[in-house]
Amino acid sequence: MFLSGEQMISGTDVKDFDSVEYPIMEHFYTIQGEGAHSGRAAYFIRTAGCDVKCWWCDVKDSWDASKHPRLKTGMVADLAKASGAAFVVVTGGEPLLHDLLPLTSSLKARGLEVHIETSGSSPLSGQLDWITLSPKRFKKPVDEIYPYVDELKVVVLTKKDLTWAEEHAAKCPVGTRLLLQPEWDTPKSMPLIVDYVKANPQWGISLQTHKFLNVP
Ligand SMILES: C[S@@+](CC[C@H](N)C(=O)[O-])C[C@H]1O[C@@H](n2cnc3c(N)ncnc32)[C@H](O)[C@@H]1O
Ligand SMILES: Nc1nc2[nH]cc(C(=O)O)c2c(=O)[nH]1
Ligand code: SF4
Ligand SMILES: [Mg+2]
Repeated sequence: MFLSGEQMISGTDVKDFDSVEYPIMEHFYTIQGEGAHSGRAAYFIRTAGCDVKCWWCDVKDSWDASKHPRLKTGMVADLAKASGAAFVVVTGGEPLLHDLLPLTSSLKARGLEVHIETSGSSPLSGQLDWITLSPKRFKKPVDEIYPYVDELKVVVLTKKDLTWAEEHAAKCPVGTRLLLQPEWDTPKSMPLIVDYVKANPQWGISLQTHKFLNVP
């Protein structure tokens, strides 16, 4: 759980937050496909813009913020609430490129739980109930994020990613959910992960189940 500053939020602030705009590639109601909350219904908000640029990223269309419309927080938060979802996942792109206080506060004001998917490469902001850190060697996480991590989800292509995963696990709080996720187009990563988890049972496996379910 993370809260920007020592934020005291009044009714007036919430109205102001609702009119703040973000570049948003898409927002949709689906099933959380990855991680500890996999299988639960969730409303996804995908902000646009990413300066990390992993070569294997499965959502490269999100990188250029100028290609996507700027949407008002209040409108998106109303749709998230109306969907009936118990929680919202803020993802991207890299969502922490933006100050997430207005967006997350608008969601919290509607009684929604807020999760984030992030590489941690820019400073934390917003009101966040669940933080999934997926560190990338292309732009490393900022040090300040580690105490707030709930779930560490490392994408694995080769053996060296397992060493990278352990280096990050050592920086996260005791009790952090530790997950290895195969890179979707690298079938060789699967036996590697299976063997590693059997030998190191503090780790678990996260599969991109939405791709098997054929939902967004
Ligand atoms: C598209 S990213 C957006 C959020 C943020 N930029 C990040 O990287 O965490 C969402 C999640 O998908 C993972 N991901 C992206 N491309 C993938 C791929 N080809 N195979 C497996 N996981 C992938 C990321 O590591 C991250 O956990
Ligand atoms: N269904 C579904 N689950 C997801 N979990 C993390 C995703 C992401 O792109 O951040 C994602 C996504 O794109 N779709
Ligand atoms: S940080 Fe996330 S959105 Fe950006 S390129 Fe990497 S996986 Fe894609
Ligand atoms: Mg995705």
